[in-house]
Order: sequence, then C-alpha cells, then structure tokens
Amino acid sequence: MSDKDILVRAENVSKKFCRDLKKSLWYGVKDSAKDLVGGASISDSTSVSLREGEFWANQGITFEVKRGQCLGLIGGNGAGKTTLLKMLNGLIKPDVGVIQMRGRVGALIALGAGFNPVLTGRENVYVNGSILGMSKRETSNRLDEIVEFAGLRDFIDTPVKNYSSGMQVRLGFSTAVILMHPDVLILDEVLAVGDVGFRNRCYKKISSLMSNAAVILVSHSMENISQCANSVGVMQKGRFELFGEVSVGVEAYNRAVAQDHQGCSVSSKDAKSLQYPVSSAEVILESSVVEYGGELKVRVLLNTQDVFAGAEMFFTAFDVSQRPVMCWSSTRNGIEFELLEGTQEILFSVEPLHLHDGVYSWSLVIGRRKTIDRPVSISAGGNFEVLSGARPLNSAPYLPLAKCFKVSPLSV
Ligand SMILES: Nc1ncnc2c1ncn2[C@@H]1O[C@H](COP(=O)(O)OP(=O)(O)OP(=O)(O)O)[C@@H](O)[C@H]1O
Repeated sequence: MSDKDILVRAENVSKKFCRDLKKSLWYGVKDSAKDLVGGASISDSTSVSLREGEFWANQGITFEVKRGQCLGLIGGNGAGKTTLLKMLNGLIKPDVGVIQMRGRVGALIALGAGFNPVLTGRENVYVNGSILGMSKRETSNRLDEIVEFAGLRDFIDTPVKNYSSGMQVRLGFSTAVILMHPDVLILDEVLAVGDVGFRNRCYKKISSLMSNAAVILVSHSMENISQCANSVGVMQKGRFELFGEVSVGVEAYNRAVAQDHQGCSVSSKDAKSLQYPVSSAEVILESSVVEYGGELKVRVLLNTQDVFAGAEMFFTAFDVSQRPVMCWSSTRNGIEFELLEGTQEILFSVEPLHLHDGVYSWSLVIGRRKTIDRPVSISAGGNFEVLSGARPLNSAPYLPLAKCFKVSPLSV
C-alpha cells in the first residue's frame, strides 16, 4: 500500500475545552480577535497551554487509517471519542496538531446530522446532494436505493422532525453511504439506536464499503468493534491509552471496566432492565478476579413488590467478542425457587470456572419460568477476570454447576 492509500492522518492533535461557559465565551472572543489580527500559530502559547477552567478533551493524538481499514475507537464516557470525530469531520478545529483527510468524507456523528427538520426526508436528500455538488438527476438516480436501504418508503415525504431517532439514523446512514460514496466514513455510536435488523445491514454495508474506503467507528459495543474494526484505539482522558490489535484493545478496555465495576445495580427507573414485581436489584460479584477452575460467588439483592413464583435465573459469561462462553441456569441445576415479597438476598456460586485467562463480561437475568411472553424481570451486567492456567477454550458454551443456592429475606 502506498502513501496515497492513507486517507486519514492525525499528527499530535490536541483539543481543549472550557468547563465554565462564561470563560469559554470570553476565550472564544479573544482567540477569534487574535486569529483576525495575526492568526494563532500552533506554537502560540495560548494554544498549547491551558487557561483557567480549561482541560484537554484530546491530547497528542497521532494515527493513520488507510483505504481498506476500519479503526474502532473505544473508551468510557467523556474519554474524547466524539471530540476526535468532530475534528476529523471538520466540525471543530484542533488547537494543536494537524489533521489530513483525503477524498470525500461521510459522517454520522449526531442524530439527524445535517438534516433540516422542517424539510421532508426526500427534500433533505436533495439538499445534501446539491451541497455535494451533485445534479438533481444524479441525486434522483440514487434516491430509490437510499429509501430502500433506509426502509423509509412510507415516510420519505414526512418532515424529518416527525421521524423517530431510529428513522433519522436510517436516513442519515443511507445518505452518508449511498449518496456520498465516501472515501472516509465516520460513524459515532448513533447506529446503536437503529434496530437489530438495520444495524446488521449497516455492518454488512460497512464491510462492503471498506474495500475502497477507510472507516472510523466509535462504539460501546465490543461485539460491533470486533466485527468491523481491524485496529483499535482505546481512549482515556483524551489520550490513546493503547493503539493496535482489536483483541488486545478490547481486552484492555474490558479490564479497565472490570476494575471499575465489580457489581451492577438497577433501579425501577431503569425500565428496560427491570419489570414488575422487581423494583430494585443489585448484583455483586464477591471478587472480580477468579482462578481457572475456581468458583464465582454472586450476591443478588432484590426488592420485590409481590411474590414471584416459578422464577428462573441465568448467569452468562461472554468473551471479548461478546460470544457466550458459559451459561449457568438455575433450572438446569434443578433449582426451583420463588422471589419473596420485600427485600431479599440470593446467594449462589458458579463453578467450576473453565474459562481461560482473560476478561469476560457477564449478564444476569431473572425471569418467570416457562413464560416466554413475560420472560425478563431483571437483567444486569458487568465484568470479571480469570487468571492463571491458560487452557484452550472450548468453542461451545459450557454449562457449569451451582455449589450453593440460597434465597433469604432481609430485614430493612
Ligand atoms: N463543546 C464542549 N464544551 C465543553 N466541553 C465539551 C464540549 N464537547 C465535549 N466536551 C467535554 O469533552 C470531554 C470529551 O467529550 P466527548 O463527547 O468527546 O467524549 P466521548 O468519549 O465521546 O463520550 P461518550 O462515550 O459519553 O459519548 C467531556 O468531558 C465533555 O464534557
């Protein structure tokens, strides 16, 4: 691959923001005035140093993405991923460093990015086409494909302000990919609001686009990152903590999350995770680090508003690619139990843990047994790590046993 195939290049890029709105506005006025008078240079001391209230949202970012490559950007909330994408797309400019983009850039960074809410979907596609310098006929030639891919045939003449967030993303993605034929495609987490079917179509489209383009993808789903990316940048506090192989980056990220979250709690406000009669739940692993062959002790604190008979519990572990590698189920272990009314503690241990070295994510689901129509009552998740005794991992998920299982009421 020659230098011509490098479509994205960032060299020592840094961006600072100010936490205080008033100061931020004042600094903005001062910087603009300075720009007008002489132009602030990269070595300008106000550019490279922080003033009161400022912080680095991105610092010293250097990387390249070539044609045919997909870079995944991962990191916790506020790590600086979106800020970097905005600089790559030219929405904001770096305070320090240089960004070079080659070819046409298609980006989906915010919901409905670039769409005029009062115009219909169709009108927005034409507006986007004319911004790209396309004739009406050229846009018309691609409109059918855009509408088809977005699955919005019945809504293409509806104003975009009446679209759901998923519909906005559908049109945004289709326009960015099919209308623009981008050389560089930049995608933020927004795809997450699309339904599973549309997301799968998007990932297929991204794979086919990659033969001729470079893709930069931000996602909190390690499954999506593992599926699409062939290199990864792990961001923390605006810097690349690690840059390189996907599996190494995902594992490092999961390890950091595991240290942060040994347990997980959900309250009744989290309607997706919790259903009547459970009003709050906390799931705690006794230790987030377990030896190969050891046991994983799990403590669940539940508050239920009613007796919940015929309950069933699943504890599933997933590897870095989000493939299930172990599934423990109370029913398979011959355990019948019911949730009591009020506060209670459920203790159980999963063993033996035949998982090789690495970081795993887990999910815990309690549902009503055999009722598929109301399957989930609580669902929670976090991470744990297995140490020592690396052994080959069976490709099929395995079903461990329970050493003990106990439900006891707790007085509050
Ligand atoms: N316009 C702005 N003014 C001030 N601070 C900002 C601005 N935009 C972003 N920030 C801050 O910069 C930091 C990085 O934000 P950014 O949106 O890049 O994080 P992120 O990694 O994309 O997070 P998430 O995963 O939650 O989307 C955060 O502390 C955020 O509050």
